[in-house]
Amino acid sequence: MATGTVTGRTRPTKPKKQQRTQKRKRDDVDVEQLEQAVAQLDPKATFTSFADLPLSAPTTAGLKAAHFSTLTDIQAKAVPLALKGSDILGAAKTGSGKTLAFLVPVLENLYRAQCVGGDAGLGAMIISPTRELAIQIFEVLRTIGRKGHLFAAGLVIGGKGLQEEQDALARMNIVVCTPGRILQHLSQTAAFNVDNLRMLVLDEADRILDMGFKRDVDAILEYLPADRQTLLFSATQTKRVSDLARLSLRDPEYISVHEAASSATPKTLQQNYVITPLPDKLDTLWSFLQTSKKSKILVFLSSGKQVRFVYESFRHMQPGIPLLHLHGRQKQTARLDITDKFSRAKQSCLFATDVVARGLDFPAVDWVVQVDCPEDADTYIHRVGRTARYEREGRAVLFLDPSEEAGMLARLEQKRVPIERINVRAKKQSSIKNQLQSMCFQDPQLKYLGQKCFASYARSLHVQKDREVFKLDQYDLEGFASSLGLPGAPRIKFLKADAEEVKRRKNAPREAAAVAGEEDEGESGSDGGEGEDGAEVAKVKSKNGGVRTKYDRMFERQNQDVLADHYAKMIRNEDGEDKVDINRLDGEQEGDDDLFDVKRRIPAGGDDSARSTDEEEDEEDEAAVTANAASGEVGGVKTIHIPGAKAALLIDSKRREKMLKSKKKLLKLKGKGSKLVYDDDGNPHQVYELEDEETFRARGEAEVQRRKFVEEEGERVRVADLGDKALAKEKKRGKREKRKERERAEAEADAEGSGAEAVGDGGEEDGLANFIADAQAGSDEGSEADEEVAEEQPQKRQKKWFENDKARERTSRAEKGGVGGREIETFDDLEAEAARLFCSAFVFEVVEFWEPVGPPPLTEAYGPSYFSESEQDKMCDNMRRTLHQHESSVDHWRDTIAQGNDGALKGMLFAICGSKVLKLVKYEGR
Ligand SMILES: Nc1ncnc2c1ncn2[C@@H]1O[C@H](COP(=O)(O)OP(=O)(O)OP(=O)(O)O)[C@@H](O)[C@H]1O
Repeated sequence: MATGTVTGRTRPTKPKKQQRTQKRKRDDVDVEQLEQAVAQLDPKATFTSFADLPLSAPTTAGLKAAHFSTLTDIQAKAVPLALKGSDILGAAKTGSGKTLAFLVPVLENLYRAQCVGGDAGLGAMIISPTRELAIQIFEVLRTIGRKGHLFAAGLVIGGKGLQEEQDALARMNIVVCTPGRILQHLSQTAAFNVDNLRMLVLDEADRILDMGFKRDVDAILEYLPADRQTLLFSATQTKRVSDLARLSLRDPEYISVHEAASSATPKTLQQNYVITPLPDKLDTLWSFLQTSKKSKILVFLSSGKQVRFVYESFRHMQPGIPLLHLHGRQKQTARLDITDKFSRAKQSCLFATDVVARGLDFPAVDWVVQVDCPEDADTYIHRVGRTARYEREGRAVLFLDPSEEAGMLARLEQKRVPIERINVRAKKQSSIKNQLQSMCFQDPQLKYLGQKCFASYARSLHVQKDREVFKLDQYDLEGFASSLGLPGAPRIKFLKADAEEVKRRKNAPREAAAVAGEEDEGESGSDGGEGEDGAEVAKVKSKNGGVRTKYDRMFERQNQDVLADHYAKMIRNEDGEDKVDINRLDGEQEGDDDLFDVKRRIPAGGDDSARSTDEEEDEEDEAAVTANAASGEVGGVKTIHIPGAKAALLIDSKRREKMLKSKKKLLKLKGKGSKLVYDDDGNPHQVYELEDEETFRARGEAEVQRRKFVEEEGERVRVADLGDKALAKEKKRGKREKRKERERAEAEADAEGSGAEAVGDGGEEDGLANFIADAQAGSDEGSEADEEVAEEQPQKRQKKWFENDKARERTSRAEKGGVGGREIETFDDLEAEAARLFCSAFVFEVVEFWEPVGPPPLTEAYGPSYFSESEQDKMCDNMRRTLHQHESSVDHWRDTIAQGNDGALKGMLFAICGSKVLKLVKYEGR
């Protein structure tokens, strides 16, 4: 079988073509026999292995090569019926082999119909709700179809160029796809002909048929021929008559192999729950990870924002187990990379949304942890189904807030899910609240993630349908905010949205919101959709499902000067934007620092229709929970309608994206930072940490407090002063002793009559570092010489090795004319003086002066890392050596300096050192 994500069969070479023709002839014979065998097949008979079924040679070979021989229950029941052409609604526990239950009939039925090659057109369409699942199905198809089938099969899930897919689609016989993307092709790709479609398969059918995908699926069905075979599979199957009618099923066979089973979940799965109040959830999760470092763990959270926050914060704390995270707004390549990594990992923890809840077959997952309660029992079943697959063992644990316990347990019981309560061992439980608090304090980005995490969780609670499980007023949201490390619950409001609508939006394409720039946009996650499907559909459909016209685009463009909403919320309202009044969870009116302000520009004649669904959703994520303070209704629903607002936040063109990349524009978008107040120990604090006036007054009279403060501070200063003085005294004494020692040594040397080997102060071996320091001190005393010492011995000058009588004679001249009144008599003097000059503003002149000669640019020359330490030392040595070689011209230099001729000095130094002048300058600047 020729397969490819976007390409169909490659052009066969001649011998291959001949081989294929011969093969087709053989197949014709094979097909006839198979047709007879299938006609005689009793689908209700008992089958145990694939060998019992009338399958083609290529399929049999493919199954064998993949080591599939025994049929699973669902395969034994569904495959024979499907081979005979029945419509099927198949339901079986997670991990029970449903994929092969539809892939084998697809290959076989198309094979018998000889629906192969470009002329045959598309024979089968397999739709999956998520890209990851589509890829997985495609891989299984490839595995079992690779032994001799000639079908051209393709994967169409978006993320690739549309044109590439369009070209390949025209040649495909089997396509595995996601709803949004295939709909886009159905409406846009002229060469994509589905008139010959024989089989339609919906994997995770209940998900595909629910409201989230309703519009897409209905639209797809309109393109497909009514005369086709339809197979629906899921672990939690729909029986809704309305759905069946939508699909125009013909006398469907309902196969539910585990209907009579005592549980809806695999027997090998051990399921438990722990009661952990919302504010303790992350503590419990952390403690759990600490005790399960050697496991492969899949952790479900309710939204992408939850996932990001938990991932980022846990990563900082280094839990000792590799962490991964996956949610629907990540780029496709990242998603694939992560699924691949997690599949291959032996020990790892993947934080994920429901985007991986269904169908994914990660090998050997030890634990499924549901930190956030699933929206319903079906979602629970799919989530836990990621472990204990195909007769392997696995464990699942569900975290429940006390308020969720009764409701959720009742739901699970109805669905025959056996689950037992366990308690967390107190001694194993640790708290990370303080760590999170300090991390959020230090890292505003993490805090921002925390705020979004909070808002998105609150929103996910708000949109839950099942109020017996999710009782909004019973969650400790303030405690939850604090457990995330936030200083208080962010001020947010609910926009009215029913859960199904939210789901629908979830599956809306990401493109429309993508320019907003952040990958973490948008999912609430009680649904598995998360915009996982059909990235390109934005170009085809508008929000209301119709075709998006150029007028829609024009209209959207007119709002492009408005920021993505979460950026907009970080920017204060300065230019007359509308501002929504939002109430605080705790009833206080919001203040200026509220990150969750919703601000919008309202364009003249603005219209809701142009606003992207993702934006709406994000707005709800961030601006969700408005507790009606007046009525005391925590998390109560309040609708705030802002006319025209929906149109305002759309940014969805490349032009806009480019604009946002311009530095100038970005500057405008930058937040203004938050004001910090520093305490006495120099630690920064947020302004809101300051006490308010009432608390201040409660502590007593202001004047009394002031006096007390002054006294306390005075005392502190006095004590600190004593310490400082003692330290200074000690330092001075040390230096004095050093100086005396040096003098003694020199006196001895003089007495011995040598005088030739003494080196300058600081010692040659100390290199130029000392030299410069000496020069900066403006004295040829050692670098240690502090002011006091200098005062004691202001004119003291040591005799240098090249000092001679002639030089001594010049002293008076130098004293008169020397720069700064210092004598310049020796080479060292000169050297020191030159360096001193370099250390002053003069340095900059030199740099400017020589810049045309080709020195490094100023900024670079002054950059701290332009030269390495050793490079600098080497340069300084060179400089020193060069100066010494030119000792003969000391007189000239000294005179030059004495006359204050800076220009000449520059010239001289450059003549000696060339570009090293600049390097010296750089060295000085350090
Ligand atoms: N006949 C078989 N023999 C051996 N292994 C099988 C057989 N059929 C399926 N499997 C294996 O069982 C695992 C689960 O199969 P599959 O992913 O098809 O389950 P599923 O029922 O679709 O699960 P879910 O409901 O989670 O989507 C896979 O690893 C697959 O390779």
